[in-house]
Amino acid sequence: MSGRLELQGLRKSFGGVVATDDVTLGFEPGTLSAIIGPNGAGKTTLFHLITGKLPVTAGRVLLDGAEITGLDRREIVRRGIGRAFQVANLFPSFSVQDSLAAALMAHAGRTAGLFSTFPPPDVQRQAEEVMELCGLTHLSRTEARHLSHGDQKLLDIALALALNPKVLLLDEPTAGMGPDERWRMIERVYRLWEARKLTLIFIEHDMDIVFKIAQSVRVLRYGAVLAEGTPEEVRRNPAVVEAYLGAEHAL
Ligand SMILES: Nc1ncnc2c1ncn2[C@@H]1O[C@H](COP(=O)(O)OP(=O)(O)OP(=O)(O)O)[C@@H](O)[C@H]1O
Repeated sequence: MSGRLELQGLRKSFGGVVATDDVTLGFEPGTLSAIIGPNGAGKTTLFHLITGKLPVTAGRVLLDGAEITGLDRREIVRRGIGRAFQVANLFPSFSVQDSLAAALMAHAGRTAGLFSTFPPPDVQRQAEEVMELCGLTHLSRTEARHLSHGDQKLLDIALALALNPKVLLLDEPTAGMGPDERWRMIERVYRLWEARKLTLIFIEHDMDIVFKIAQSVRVLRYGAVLAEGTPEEVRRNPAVVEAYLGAEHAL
C-alpha cells in the first residue's frame, strides 16, 4: 500500500522566527492523523513545507521513499500529495460539476476541443464519483458561489480527491462552522478516508473531534514536536496537558 509520508529534520525560519524546528515524523499508509498545538505552533507552515508552497530551510520530505523536497508544487500534487484548493474562488459562477471538471482539466493540462462535449466523459465520471463521495451530488448544478460554507469546503476536498492523492492534507476542515455542521463535515471526511484508504492528516483545534476520529495525534509547540501517540497517550501526557490541552481534555 502506498502513501507513506516521512518528514526528516524539517526546519523553516522566517528571519529570526523558527516556525518549524527539526520536525521528524512518519505517517503510515492509510492512517488518519491529527496535528494539534497552540496558535503559532507551526502547523500550517508544516503543511506548506510538505506541499512545496514554502521552501524548506533544511530537512527532507519523502513520499513512499522518494524525496519530494523542493519539487514544483504541481509536481508534488502529481506525485500524490493532495490539499484542498479554494475551488469556489477559482470558478465562482460555475456549477459544482463544471467547476470540478474545469479544475480537473486544468490540472491535466487539457482544453475542451471546439466540437467535443464538455466535460469529456472520463472527466465527468471522475467528477461524479467525487461528488458522490463528498455528498454533493444533489448540488451538482448549483453555482459554487451559492453553496453554504460547509459545502464549499466539501467542494474543495472533492477536487483534491479527484486528483487521486495518496496523502491528503486538510488544514482545519471544520473552521468557521457551527457545531452541527462541524460534525457533519467530519463524518464526511471520516467516510471518504475509509472509502479511499488514503493517508489523511488534518489540523484541528476542536479536541472533541480530534479524540473521536484520529488514530494518532502529533502535538507541535514552538515549531517542534512536543509529543506523538494515540489519542489516549497524548491525553495522558502531562507536558501536552500543561502546554495545550488543559484539564478539560486530560485523562
Ligand atoms: N510568511 C511568514 N512570514 C513570517 N512569519 C511567519 C510566516 N508564516 C508563519 N509565520 C510565523 O511562523 C509561526 C508558525 O505559524 P503557523 O501559521 O504555521 O502556526 P499554526 O500552528 O498554523 O497557527 P494557527 O493555529 O494560529 O493557525 C508563527 O510565529 C507565525 O507568525
